[in-house]
Amino acid sequence: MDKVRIVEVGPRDGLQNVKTSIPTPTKIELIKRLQQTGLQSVEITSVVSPRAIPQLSDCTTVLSNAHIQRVLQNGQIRAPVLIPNLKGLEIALQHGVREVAVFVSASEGFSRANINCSVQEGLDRAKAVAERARENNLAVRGYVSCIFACPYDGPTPLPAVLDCARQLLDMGCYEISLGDTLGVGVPSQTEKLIRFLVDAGIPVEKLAGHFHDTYGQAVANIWAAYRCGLRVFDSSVGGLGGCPYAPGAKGNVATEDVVYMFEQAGVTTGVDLASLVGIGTWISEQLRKPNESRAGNAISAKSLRKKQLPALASTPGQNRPSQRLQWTPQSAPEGLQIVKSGPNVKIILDRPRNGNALTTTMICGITDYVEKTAQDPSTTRLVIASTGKFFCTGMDLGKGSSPVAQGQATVDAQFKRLTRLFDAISNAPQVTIACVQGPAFGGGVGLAFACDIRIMSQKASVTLSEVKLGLCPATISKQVIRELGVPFAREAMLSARPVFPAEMARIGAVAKVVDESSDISAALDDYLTALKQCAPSASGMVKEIVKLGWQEGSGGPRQEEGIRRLFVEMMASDNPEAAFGLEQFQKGNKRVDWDAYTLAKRRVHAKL
Ligand SMILES: CC(C)(COP(=O)([O-])OP(=O)([O-])OC[C@H]1O[C@@H](n2cnc3c(N)ncnc32)[C@H](O)[C@@H]1OP(=O)([O-])[O-])[C@@H](O)C(=O)NCCC(=O)NCCSC(=O)C[C@@](C)(O)CC(=O)[O-]
Repeated sequence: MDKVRIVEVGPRDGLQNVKTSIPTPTKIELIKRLQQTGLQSVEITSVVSPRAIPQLSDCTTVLSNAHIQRVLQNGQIRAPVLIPNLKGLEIALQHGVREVAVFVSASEGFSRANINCSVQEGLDRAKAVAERARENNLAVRGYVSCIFACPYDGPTPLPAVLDCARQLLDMGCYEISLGDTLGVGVPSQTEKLIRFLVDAGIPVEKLAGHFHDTYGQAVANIWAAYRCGLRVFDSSVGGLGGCPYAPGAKGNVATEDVVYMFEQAGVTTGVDLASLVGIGTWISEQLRKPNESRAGNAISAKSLRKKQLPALASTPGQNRPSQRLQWTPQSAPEGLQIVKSGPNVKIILDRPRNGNALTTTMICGITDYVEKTAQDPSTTRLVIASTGKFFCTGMDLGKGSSPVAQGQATVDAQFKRLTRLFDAISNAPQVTIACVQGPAFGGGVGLAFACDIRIMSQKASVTLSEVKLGLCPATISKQVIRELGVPFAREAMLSARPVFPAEMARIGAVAKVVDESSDISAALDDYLTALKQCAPSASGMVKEIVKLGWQEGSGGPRQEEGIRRLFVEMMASDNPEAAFGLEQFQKGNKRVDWDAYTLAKRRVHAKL
């Protein structure tokens, strides 16, 4: 399948043209959210004079922020910073920036208005920045603005664009972004310009498209450019942007519109459109401006209408139940709370002051409960949830309480305890669900991955942080590798980087990602309510059949034998679930409430 790369320019090109003042935390939050959507490139800011662009006067505060520093250091996404001169480059270097963008205009009038110099002087400045950046092993991207027309000089001659593109490539830019700054171009011009550049020797794979949407032509221009061979496009969430020196110019094409168009055409963007639409709505609200994304507005309106409809048959967790589940407290061993709702049990880690780090008592408490419940047919689902900011920060590392470096007997005991814990959850006959409301580390990730299913808040992340502590994710490795797959797990373990829900969603390691503004407990209730339609022993068989798949390998004799055994068991005349399920089907009931069935059976047992 063909794919394109999208360069999100909202935090820089978008915000620099917004009239309202934008608090720095909003900018950082915007970058954080965008980085979790699967975008591979997010332009962070521009190191410019505060007099020239007051909206980006906090650029060094943004770059110094701990989260942005992590983004810059871990190199998971490209995070370019726009640099006008050598002074800006020095600041970028001090902040650990790994990629810069330089810019020139193809027209004299715009160059003078924008950067107060001629086109050639602008190219010379860009060259000085690019050369110094290359000396420091930074990647350099180049922008050419006013590719079709200039507000001062009128139409831009094609050779002027070619000259800029050539010089930018010669100075070491790995890619040239062609900018229709005024948003006046139409697809026929786009095709003509690209053909001209390619015929003149500019490699098409070095070109990117940067289209503004003043005349509503941006998406059409992108499609035309795609048909000519371009595979990289700049865009801005919610269509943020404009240009102070190009009166009337609208913002960049909205990222949501570009993602929608490509994904509908079967071209992969790698971006989670639903998350992006949420960000477009959120940032437009923050800036008190209309959301300029047509696709974003349409998708938001549609999901709003859906929410207002009564609940229909659904995939788990998609509909609001008319009522939240009623959870009744059962017990509260140290550091835990255990609550029950029908056949569902929730084990809540409740040591929020220490990030729910797992003490010996907590490990034993969870293990004992899960092992005991394995024998209880009236409990069909087990949830692991948490209170507080963190889901679970892993093994207790506290002074005096940590089992690390405490002698052989302590090590052996801790090994047994942790192995028993993760095995007990993995082998539970019940459907197990981790409800991950916040970041998880080390053994906390083990808890989440020992479960069959994960529901995660967008605020959550999983970090296999052990190597940073001089440890390794030993006892949790079985579950982590099973759920993430070898290459992904290896990289996550070796980098100790946070893995965010969007990335997990892409590899199918999370069932549902809950928006930060939504209540994850309500989403869990929805999910459990939808699971009512799945028979409990049949779900247990599903778990066994999947286990045979990953444990015994595909097609081996033990897998074959296991499948046969389960088939015979399921088809047997004494399988009460199959008998009941078929009877209900033949009566026309296609929405069997298996929770009611389980609870009725429990009542019968209690009477006997
Ligand atoms: C979570 C952040 C980022 C918050 O970072 P922060 O927001 O800066 O907050 P903080 O560091 O001040 O933490 C808040 C409180 O939680 C405590 N805390 C937090 N974590 C733990 C912990 N594990 N054990 C004991 N206490 C912990 C921490 O000590 C503090 O308590 P206070 O000082 O206020 O009383 C930071 O605290 C941190 O990096 N914690 C360590 C997380 C980590 O790396 N966990 C992995 C543990 S090793 C492990 O699990 C091994 C295992 C099981 O996987 C091996 C195997 O597989 O066999």
